[in-house]
Formats: sequence, C-alpha cells, structure tokens
Amino acid sequence: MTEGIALAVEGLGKRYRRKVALRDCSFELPAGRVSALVGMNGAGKTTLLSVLAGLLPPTEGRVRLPAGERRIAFVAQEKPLYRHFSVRDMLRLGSKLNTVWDQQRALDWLARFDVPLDRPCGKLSGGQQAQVSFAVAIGSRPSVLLLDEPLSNLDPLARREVVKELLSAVVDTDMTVLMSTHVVAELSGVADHLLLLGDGELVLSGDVDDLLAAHRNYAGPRSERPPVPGEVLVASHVGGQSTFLMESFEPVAAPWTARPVTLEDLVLARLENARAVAA
Ligand SMILES: Nc1ncnc2c1ncn2[C@@H]1O[C@H](COP(=O)(O)OP(=O)(O)OP(=O)(O)O)[C@@H](O)[C@H]1O
Repeated sequence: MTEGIALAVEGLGKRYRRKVALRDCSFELPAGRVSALVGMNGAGKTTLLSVLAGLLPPTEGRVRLPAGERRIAFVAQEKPLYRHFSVRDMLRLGSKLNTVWDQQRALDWLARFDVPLDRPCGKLSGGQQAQVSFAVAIGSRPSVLLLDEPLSNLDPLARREVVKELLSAVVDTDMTVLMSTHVVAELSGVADHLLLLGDGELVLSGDVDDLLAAHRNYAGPRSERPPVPGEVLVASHVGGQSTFLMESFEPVAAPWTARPVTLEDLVLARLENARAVAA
C-alpha cells in the first residue's frame, strides 16, 4: 500500500436484502489527517463507516489497511454506554477491551469537558454521553478514528472544543480521522479531505483545497453556452444573466467574471448533478 495512506477501499458494495446502500466505492484515506464523509440522509455514511470498522461485512470489494499494528475505533451515532456503569467503569471497560490503552488521555478528555467520573452514564446529558464515547475511543489510541455525526449532540461551544481537541489529538498521535456529517458548514477549519456520498455512490473525493481550486462560478450575459470549456455542474439563467458552476479554472474575458466556489456550493452542485444523472 502507498505510504501516507491510512486505509484503502476497493470496489466496496453493501446490500441489505434488496436495498443497495453502497455501490462500487473506491478511495484512499490520507494518513494523519481529518477527512469528512459528507452525504444527505440515507446516502450510506453509517453503512460505510460500519463496514470500515469491521462491524458489517461488505457484499463486495475490500478494505485494505497498512501492514503492522493498526487499530480502528468507531464512535457510532447511538452511543453504546451501559446506563448503570459510572464513567469511571466505562474507562475500566475500555482498558480491558483494548490491547492498547492510554488512561491519562481518556481522563484528560473528560476533565476538559467537566464530565463527572462517578456519575452513572444513564444520568449524563446526551452531550456528556458523547464525550464519554470520545474519551473511550481516544483512550484506545486508534490509528484510524471513525466518527459518525460526532457533533450532532453537542452545543456550539462543545462543538468548537471537540473539534479543537480532535485536531490536537491528530497532531499529537498522528491519528487519521474520518467523520461523517450532512452539515457542510461544520467542516470549515476541520477537514481538509472530502469524500462525498450520493445515494450509495462516491460522487467526489479529494483534498478540499484542490477541489475548490478546480471549480469556478462564471457569471455573464445570458447565454445557453458556458464561456469556457469544462463540465457544467449547475447552469442558471435569470433575466439577462447566466451563471455556470463548472469544473474549470480557465480565466474569462469581460463582461464574464469568474468567482471561487464555496464548499457548500460545490457539495450541493455535485449531489444535484449525481441525482440528475441517476434519474
Ligand atoms: N439494517 C438495514 N436494513 C435495510 N436497509 C438499511 C439498513 N440500514 C440502513 N439501510 C438503508 O441503507 C441506506 C443507507 O443508510 P445509512 O444509515 O448508511 O445512511 P446515512 O447516510 O448514514 O443516513 P443518515 O444521515 O440519515 O444517518 C438507507 O436507504 C437506509 O434506509
């Protein structure tokens, strides 16, 4: 496997009886970085993460990991905590179930978020329960950490803190993170690599900066044809003006203008495009 790759997926597919949840997915996860898995509800994010975590067998294709010691931790949307166990008991369980365990790292995480160690998990708030799951995952010192909608239960301040702590854990331990979300706005300053899933298929993947640099919004006088060659993802014509969101970075002559696209524009355009092609 190529150096710098934490995990490679080849032709991965998953079917639940007649429902095809993933189809022919191939990608590589860059090591020591945070990647985002973006897709709308039902796109297949949880299925993909569960297959990567080894919790679900794929129907086809395979997941490859580098040789040597590697550990994958998965923080699911439904947090599997024992209600009657105290937070301290959950850490004890974590230490028993994992071959590698860093108690201090787990304790530091909980202290950072003021989670009481002696309270039963069933009496913690949803956000605090999420913090216990993060602490157990981080304590196992994973080489790859998979997070399913990790920020969804957290208030805005806790979101910011979790992101900050995750990024510093990535830097300190060279961990690779793949986190799913359907909220593109959550990614800014967090993920620098993107996997975009549309209805079970990988629609787009790559470094966020490269993807943004490869697309432009062109605006100019009404025209059925775009001003430059390249793939048109979205064309709109309002009054006397046309705009084209395109995979292109060609300069244009006045009166046309070329503006950078936002990640949100790009994600929505790619998903709409994929839906139109599939229809
Ligand atoms: N156990 C199952 N049996 C049958 N179909 C399933 C099962 N689990 C998921 N699916 C279907 O597979 C598709 C992908 O589901 P999945 O939960 O992976 O999507 P998701 O992107 O994580 O969605 P969300 O953002 O809503 O959590 C959906 O159409 C879903 O209904």
